[in-house]
Amino acid sequence: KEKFEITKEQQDFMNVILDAYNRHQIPPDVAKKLLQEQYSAEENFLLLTEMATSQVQVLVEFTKNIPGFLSLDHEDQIALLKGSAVEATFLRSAQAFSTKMPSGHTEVLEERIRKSGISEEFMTPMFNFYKSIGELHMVQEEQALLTAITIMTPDRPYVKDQQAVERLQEPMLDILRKLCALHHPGEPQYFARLLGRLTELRTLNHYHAEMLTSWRMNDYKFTPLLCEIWDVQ
Ligand SMILES: O=C(NC1CCCCC1)[C@H](C1CCCCC1)n1c(-c2ccc(-c3nnn[nH]3)cc2)nc2ccccc21
Repeated sequence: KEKFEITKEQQDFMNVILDAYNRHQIPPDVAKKLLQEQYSAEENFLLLTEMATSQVQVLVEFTKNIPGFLSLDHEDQIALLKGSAVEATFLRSAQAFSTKMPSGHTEVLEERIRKSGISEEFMTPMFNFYKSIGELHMVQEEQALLTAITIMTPDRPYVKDQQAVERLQEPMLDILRKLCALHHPGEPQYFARLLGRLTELRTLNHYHAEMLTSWRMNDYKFTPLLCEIWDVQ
């Protein structure tokens, strides 16, 4: 078999992931809301916590559709969701930022985010990531697979059976490698660049706790689900 040829079972696997990814999309677009007007830090933080809460719920539903996930040890299932939730939020935010918009809208969106209440020091790493994701012009299959691969990362904290997670992540990496060759024939390095984004995503993970508490405002309100997932309050 040609090493780049996608087999029938890989195509079926990809369809399951893509169908789940499309079925579990975020409710109404946050970017549109932000383009309408500049909100206060408190309103923006509320918007973020609402969006992030619904995104976690969407993420759980999507993850349950990844073949093999539900047969993992239950505590490991939780560890994988907890370990990837923040990265999934930034990946989804990057995709929201990179969505094709009428000219000038992306600049307005960037301005709104810069003035949203997040402290300056996190703007550079965050926008560097958003722009590096945007430059990749990922097709939907790649976005769906990259999200599934991020969730199925064996070395998350508290994962007991890392081999079992590796066995689920490897087939997805193989499909992604073939998809990259298929959709980006002129860029042999494309697959490597895509995986490089996952490393950049982990660094945003490290910033996240500080980022959260750096919002210029006084009383922080989180939903119970975010307290669980973000280890806050
Ligand atoms: O709502 C959002 N993102 C949702 C997108 C869909 C999945 C769930 C998260 C936030 C906006 C909230 C309101 C103020 C402006 C930013 N957002 C962010 C963003 C900003 C700061 C943190 C953060 N994390 N910890 N402290 N701050 C996370 C995400 N990046 C975005 C890029 C494009 C569009 C929206 C974007």
